[in-house]
Amino acid sequence: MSGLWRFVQGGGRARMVGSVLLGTGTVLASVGLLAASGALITGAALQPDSLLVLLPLITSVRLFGLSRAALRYAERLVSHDLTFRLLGQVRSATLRHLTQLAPAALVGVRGGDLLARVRSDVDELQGVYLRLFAPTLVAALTALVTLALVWLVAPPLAPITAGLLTVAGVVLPAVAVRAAAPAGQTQNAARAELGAATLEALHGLPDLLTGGGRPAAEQHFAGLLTTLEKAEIRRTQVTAPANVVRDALGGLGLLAALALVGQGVAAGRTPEPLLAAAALGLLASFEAVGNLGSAWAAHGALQAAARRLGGLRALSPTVQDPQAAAALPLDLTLRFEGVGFEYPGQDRSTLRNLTLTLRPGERVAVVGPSGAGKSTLLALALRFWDPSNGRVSLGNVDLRGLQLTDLRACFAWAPQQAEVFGGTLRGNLLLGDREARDADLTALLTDLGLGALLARLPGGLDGWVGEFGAQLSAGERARLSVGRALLRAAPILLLDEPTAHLDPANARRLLSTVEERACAQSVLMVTHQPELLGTQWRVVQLTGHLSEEAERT
Ligand SMILES: Nc1ncnc2c1ncn2[C@@H]1O[C@H](COP(=O)(O)OP(=O)(O)OP(=O)(O)O)[C@@H](O)[C@H]1O
Repeated sequence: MSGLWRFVQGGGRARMVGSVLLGTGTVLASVGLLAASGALITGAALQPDSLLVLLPLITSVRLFGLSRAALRYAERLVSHDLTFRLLGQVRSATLRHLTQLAPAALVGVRGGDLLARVRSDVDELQGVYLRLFAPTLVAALTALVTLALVWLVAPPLAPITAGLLTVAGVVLPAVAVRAAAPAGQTQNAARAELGAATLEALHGLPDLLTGGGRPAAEQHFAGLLTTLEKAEIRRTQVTAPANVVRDALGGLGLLAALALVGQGVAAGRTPEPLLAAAALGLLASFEAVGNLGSAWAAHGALQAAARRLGGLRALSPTVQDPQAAAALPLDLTLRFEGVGFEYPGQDRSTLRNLTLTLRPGERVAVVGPSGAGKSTLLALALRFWDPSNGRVSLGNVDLRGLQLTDLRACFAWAPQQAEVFGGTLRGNLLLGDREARDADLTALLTDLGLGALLARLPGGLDGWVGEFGAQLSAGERARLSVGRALLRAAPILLLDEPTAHLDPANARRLLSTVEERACAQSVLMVTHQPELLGTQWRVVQLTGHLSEEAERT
């Protein structure tokens, strides 16, 4: 409960009070409308000619009818405004946190699961106020006003009403929470797994269709859908009886009112129109309180969503901004000094006592066996991780002392898995430089050997490259990623195996484009093809733990 309450804080106390008062006003207007209508019908039947009796009742019916609509409208405005504010706050806080976690702290989180947390769990939580807290607060206020009115009109009816309202407003929700919690949690978990499995299946669809994985995947999906269906049925099995009990309690209230107020009418102590007014008014007030049963049946699913989002919030970034950041130095020499590093949970070092210097304007190629830690080296430069020993510095300032945005502005990076976004060629390139003109983009693509792609793609620069660049070859994706990094024109260029998917001619062409276009930049490149490099490159061998100048082959 307290876990959910924090999701409604921050929406503004005035808005919350306003929405609860307006909601209570709406319910009381409904109660008043039904009570006045009952009284009017009775009055009209018993004293059809008495304007003194009928006129105030007719006015009341009109007043309650009109005010109910106006109050409902105002309540919806305020409560939805509050809900969307809360939703916006939760969503932006989650996305802000994700940005701090990416990429290193998110390595162990499944993409689809992440998507489910950001989308469905956050969406689910918009119901915390609207479906849970607002109806509960409105029901509590309505119950108090109902009890006060009942006590005024027919005191003997008050304890019975209090008992019935307690069952409807306390016992019924408590039972619904217990009964529906497992179904809600299962539903939430199955929905998240379905999201994750769908995304992964879409990614690996060709593999699933051609390899033997299809039957297992289909079975997994069928199992998830059955679980979801069963959970939905179980939740309905709770909400349906809760609604029946709500109606039965309302009916009991009505009967009690007829019996007890009826005694007063029979004894001549109570005016006749009050009998129908009390009975119908009581029935209407149960509408608000009785709905809490089905409202609280959603508690389990809401709590599961809150827990999953809390789990994401509990992840800590691998690196933080310093308390007091140093100014970015003018000298941008990148140094690895006695650097050791092991990934969390691993007992072996990926890098040990690594020393390497990249001076401004220098070109350094890092070579070494697969798994030697070459990409890790670039990740340390970008400060996705901090070294376990030694230090990485820019111009003698430890990277840990620099603001992350300042530090990362010094680098342009083309990762090993070229990131190509579902969009156009232009859109992908402009991520490197928003101001770049079409002529520059065309020249760059031509230099990178992508002129044929530009000509082939319908729309040229406006050509759609497919989801994650699916319409491009691996070599084209790699060159597009390098092109974007070149456009960024940051002082230090980090390239991770940019030629891995290229034939020797295209690989040489890419390297000479890098050499020409990045003539004023330092370049640190990971490669398995040192034989393609010209004499301006210094080649460093990463042999497991130690770096050394490599013999040029
Ligand atoms: N996020 C991670 N968590 C745990 N271990 C990791 C992580 N990333 C990489 N590793 C491990 O660290 C080691 C070095 O990985 P890295 O990607 O730096 O190697 P590499 O030299 O670039 O290899 P390749 O030439 O195959 O690309 C590998 O054994 C890898 O399994």
